[in-house]
Amino acid sequence: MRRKNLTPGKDTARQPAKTRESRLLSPHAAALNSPTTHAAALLAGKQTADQREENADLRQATAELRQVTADLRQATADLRQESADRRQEAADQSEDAAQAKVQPGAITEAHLREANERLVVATIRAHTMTEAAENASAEMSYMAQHDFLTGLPNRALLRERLAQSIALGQRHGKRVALMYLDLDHFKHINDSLGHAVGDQLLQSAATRLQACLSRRSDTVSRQGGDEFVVLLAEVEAVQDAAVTAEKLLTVMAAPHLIGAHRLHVTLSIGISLYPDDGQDAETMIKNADTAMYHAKKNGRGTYRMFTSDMNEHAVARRSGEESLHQALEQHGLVLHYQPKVNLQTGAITGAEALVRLRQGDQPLVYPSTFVNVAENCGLIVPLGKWVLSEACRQTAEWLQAGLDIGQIAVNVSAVEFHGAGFLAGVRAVLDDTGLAPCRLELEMTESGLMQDTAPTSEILRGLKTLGVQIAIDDFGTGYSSLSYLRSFPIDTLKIDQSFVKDIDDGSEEKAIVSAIIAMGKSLKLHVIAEGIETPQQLAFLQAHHCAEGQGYYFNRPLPAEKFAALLKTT
Ligand SMILES: Nc1nc2c(ncn2[C@@H]2O[C@@H]3COP(=O)(O)O[C@H]4[C@@H](O)[C@H](n5cnc6c(=O)[nH]c(N)nc65)O[C@@H]4COP(=O)(O)O[C@H]3[C@H]2O)c(=O)[nH]1
Repeated sequence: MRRKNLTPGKDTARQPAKTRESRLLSPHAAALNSPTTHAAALLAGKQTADQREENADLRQATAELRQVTADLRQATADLRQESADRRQEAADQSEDAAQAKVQPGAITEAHLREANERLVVATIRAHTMTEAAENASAEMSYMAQHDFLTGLPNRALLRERLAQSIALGQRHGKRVALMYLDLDHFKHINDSLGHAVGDQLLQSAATRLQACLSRRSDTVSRQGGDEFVVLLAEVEAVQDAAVTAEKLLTVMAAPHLIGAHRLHVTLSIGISLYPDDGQDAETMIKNADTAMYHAKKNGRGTYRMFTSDMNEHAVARRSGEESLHQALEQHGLVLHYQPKVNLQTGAITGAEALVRLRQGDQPLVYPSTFVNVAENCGLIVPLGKWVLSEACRQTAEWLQAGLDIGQIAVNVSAVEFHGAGFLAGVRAVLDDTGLAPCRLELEMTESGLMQDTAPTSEILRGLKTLGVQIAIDDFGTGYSSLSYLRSFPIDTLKIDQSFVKDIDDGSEEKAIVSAIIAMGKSLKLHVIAEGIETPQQLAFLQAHHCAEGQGYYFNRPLPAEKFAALLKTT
């Protein structure tokens, strides 16, 4: 299952006793209002100052109690001894018996009275302390079952309630529905507007979800990050779950007013049903998560009911994630380099670095099968870092060895580009490898750049200030408006290979390709054609003065050593 990383609050502050009590009286409501920090500290097992003080008081009271008990024991022993002495004295000296009886009796009574008073005080204190300890422990156990940020039941409590609902469903022959919810593009909001806004958005989302559910038996829980799970404990028909999902989608879509921000956020929902899609809590959660993944893939802002064929995809996806993890940890990634060629002279002007995954003796795995997976599970960030630093390192090495590779182009996924610290990461790689920034070109797709135009523009300007070149990959396939070409500092347009492929037999494609070349020229942009495979395609591009190209006609992507050998021969 995907996990996302959000930062909880900071350290706790000491709170007045009244606040603590009110939280204990109404833990649920209080948790919604209470500082997340206190809860976080409690959950982390830290003792707050209050608890430490209460525990110290409790220890003090216990010590006093022990002392009083010891005193009482001593007094009783003294009493026994004295009465034995008295009996002895009475037997031995009957004339002194009266005096012997009065003296010890008077001392014992005072002693006992004092001890008794101390015992009462200590008992009252111990009782008070025990109550406080019990309250603290109730609070701790509440915290252990609820989410500190939203006050909703957490993963553990949800699991417990789901298991109960399944048991009841089994007994009464009823359906149970489980909905896995994920806020679309939440990470982006969190990264761009900060964690405080992100936290408030999550609280707002939690409140809306809760308000949507009318039955007491229903549960809304927060799984962590931007993931929520809704449990509908009594569902008559499959359609009921769909109706609720639609209600949740509508309610969430209204703007969230967070400080000065008006935030629009949508949900992706996956639904699994008991007994149709799973007989136990674990399977139901897994299948709802899988269905949610499909909702995301199908455009987000929608819901999907689980179907059994989704499982095959899920297995492939999970094994893809595992392979990627392994590849990243065990040096299983490798770069191939495809030459870029000057179409008039045939000279190599640069190369595009393309990543592959190595799995033992098996054939290399191509990026079309794992880049998507990496984007969805967050591994694209470490993967992209590795690609960038390896490509820059290798290029610097070639240049030092006297091989003029020209420019190296590296693909950047939108997730990486919009992630925190991308610009700083590029700067650090250039510093570490010593590669001159003008040697590096970053390729982004149109749709990736258009995801959020204001931050995009800022990052692009930062890259330009560094001296890095920017290329639009797959140009012509992504975005309908061309106005961004004026506002973004772009250097190169790469004509998508689908247009180049059909040059041979499609007049429309010819028109598109020649139009892109002409537009690039008038905007003073560099134009490269991708996927050149035939002499006819090359001839058309040359006739229309396309400056550069790459494709199987010249070379397939090559391992580093083969690419170096090619450079040496040209
Ligand atoms: N049919 C045909 N194909 C040709 C020809 N010439 C080159 N190609 C292939 O076309 C793709 C060009 O890369 P792309 O458009 O950036 O498309 C890339 C790029 O979007 C992505 N990718 C590759 N490496 C990386 C990477 O390191 N990071 C990221 N984020 N994406 C990458 O995966 C896509 C596919 O990469 P590859 O499988 O290596 O596929 C490469 C290349 O091998 C040709 O003449 N005919």
